[in-house]
Amino acid sequence: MTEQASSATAAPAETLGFQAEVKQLLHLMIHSLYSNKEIFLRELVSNASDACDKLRFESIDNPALLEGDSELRIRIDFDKDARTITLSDNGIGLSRDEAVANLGTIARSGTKEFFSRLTGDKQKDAQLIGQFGVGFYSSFIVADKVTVVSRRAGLPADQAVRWESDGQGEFSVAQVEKADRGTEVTLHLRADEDDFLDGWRLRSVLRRYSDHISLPIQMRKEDYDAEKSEQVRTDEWESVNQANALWTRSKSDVTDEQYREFYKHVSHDFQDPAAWTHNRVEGRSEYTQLLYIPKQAPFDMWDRDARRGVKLYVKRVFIMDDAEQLLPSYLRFVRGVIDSADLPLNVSREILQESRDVRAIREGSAKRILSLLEDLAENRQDDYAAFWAEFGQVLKEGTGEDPANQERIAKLLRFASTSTEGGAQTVSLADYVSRMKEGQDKIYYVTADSVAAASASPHLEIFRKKGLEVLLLTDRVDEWMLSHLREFDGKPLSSVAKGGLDLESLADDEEKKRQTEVAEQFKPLVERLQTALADKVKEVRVTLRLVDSPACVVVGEHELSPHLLRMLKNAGQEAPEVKPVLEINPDHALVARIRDAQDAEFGDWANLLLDQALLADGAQLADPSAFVKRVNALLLAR
Ligand SMILES: Nc1ncnc2c1ncn2[C@@H]1O[C@H](COP(=O)(O)OP(=O)(O)OP(=O)(O)O)[C@@H](O)[C@H]1O
Repeated sequence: MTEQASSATAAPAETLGFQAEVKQLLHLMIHSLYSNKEIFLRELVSNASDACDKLRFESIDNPALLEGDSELRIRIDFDKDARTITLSDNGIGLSRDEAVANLGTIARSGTKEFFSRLTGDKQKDAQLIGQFGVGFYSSFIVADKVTVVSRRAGLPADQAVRWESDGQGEFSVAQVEKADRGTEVTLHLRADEDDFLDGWRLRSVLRRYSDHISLPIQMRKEDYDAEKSEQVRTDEWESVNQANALWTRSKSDVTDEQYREFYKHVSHDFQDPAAWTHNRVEGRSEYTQLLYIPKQAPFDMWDRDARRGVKLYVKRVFIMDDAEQLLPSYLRFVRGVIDSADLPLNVSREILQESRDVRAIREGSAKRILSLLEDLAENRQDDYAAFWAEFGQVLKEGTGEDPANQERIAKLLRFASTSTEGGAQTVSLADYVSRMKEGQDKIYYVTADSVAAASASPHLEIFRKKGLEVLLLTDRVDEWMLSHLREFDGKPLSSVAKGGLDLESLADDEEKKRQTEVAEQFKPLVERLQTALADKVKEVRVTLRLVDSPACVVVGEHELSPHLLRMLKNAGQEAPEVKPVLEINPDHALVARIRDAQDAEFGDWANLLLDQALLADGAQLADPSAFVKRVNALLLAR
């Protein structure tokens, strides 16, 4: 090796324990990822490449960090006798404290969620671990001891650190000397891993997993020694990869396999991406984008502190991870790289927020992703369905966040409806419109906490009877979406639970006549109910929208829906009191029974009717025990 890691310790080694989660992760990984063990190389190369990117970035402000050595590279070598593989980089390196913090703990959002989802089933857990990301710890799949010697750029040679662990429960750290900055990771292979001690094998793994890395990955050149009749390593280093940034290559020079591996590098995801888009944009603003849609949502997608955004490069120099300003928030699941030719190298997160170039990139990227999704929706419907299941709720936020693209986003939405089985979200608004009945001019929906509650809503009865489709909206984001998305294709979206339900255009003359008749006929009952429930309802009226239920509650066209009010209350927010309108079904036997009720019983009947309408609407009663008492009294009175 060229790096000389001296073992002369300036201070005695200190032994520290891994954080409990690390121990658990290590154990799981060794047992679950064994069949995929060569990935350790990809993870270590990925870390080394990140470390070089960080150094290059920090050296923009502080060129002294380069210590006269600006040719950043990653080297891999092995020692057959010692049975070790060593991977070294001349990147940013680690200080002692960084080594302790980064190689002894997992400090990432989503960790709790990850551990709670483990099942004990090896295959499922392996997938989860892959999704969570294993990074450095994957070394222990093939090694029973790992030694890291590292010196942070800028620190003196005697302030390097040696970190060592057998991956059981503890690690040691000691201060050592290291002439060159950067990190050297040595894996002491487990007993049966000798096949990695082979130049050909290592090269083939590196080509498969790490060809997209933009720095040279070097191994020692091998020559054929005729005397020994075997390949022998020389002291000359040669690159085993193309070593140019993948996104700068032209599309035709990049294979799908390389795109996929690059995705794994930037996203820390183990799985292949669902789709990607790679473009060079020229014009007022010049940049290259390589953006990916993952297959699966990360553990922390709903976490406020989650990593989001893409990697930002400026003229091929890495600037920052997770640049969230480069994409609108409703596309926060997108991963990838944006390389700008216009931004200054010293760009900060604050500048990103203000910059016009960034705005142009954000708009351009949103358009690209929407095109990619449109393409999936049209040409790879199964993949789109899988995308929707993972990210549909996030995409819905776009209806409010990105008014300029609202129409495009609306076309990408998928819903459950009264014509789909089991609440599957498969109906597009265009599908709905194509199935609208003659005379129907609105897109009807119902909101509720669950598909079961939505499809049992009494409001749907008349729609079923008339064969009209209703969208069942049960995601938390739906109410918010509805406050922005008012129409599609010129057809207003209309809640079936709101008053003034205008089914007139669909009613035949007979129905219209009957509506007037029953209103007249039931006037006395309506007035009686109105008096009995004066402080609880806004109004009582007769409706023909019900078939099986005796009554239902509705709210005014412009009032907040009861479902939204409940969500606000549950979230601890102020919610206005909205009195509902009680609508009664003139054809129901219970309504007929109440009509005949004596004054003494009438109050109980009226309240019962209202309470059960509220319950059917998914509400919680203000006084449930009074409801039970009333039911019992009326049952016994018979
Ligand atoms: N070669 C290296 N040079 C400098 N720092 C490193 C190196 N390898 C690892 N690190 C540090 O250790 C941290 C932990 O690495 P690890 O691979 O476990 O996780 P990660 O790369 O942050 O994320 P992931 O687990 O998703 O890959 C890194 O974030 C980095 O700070």
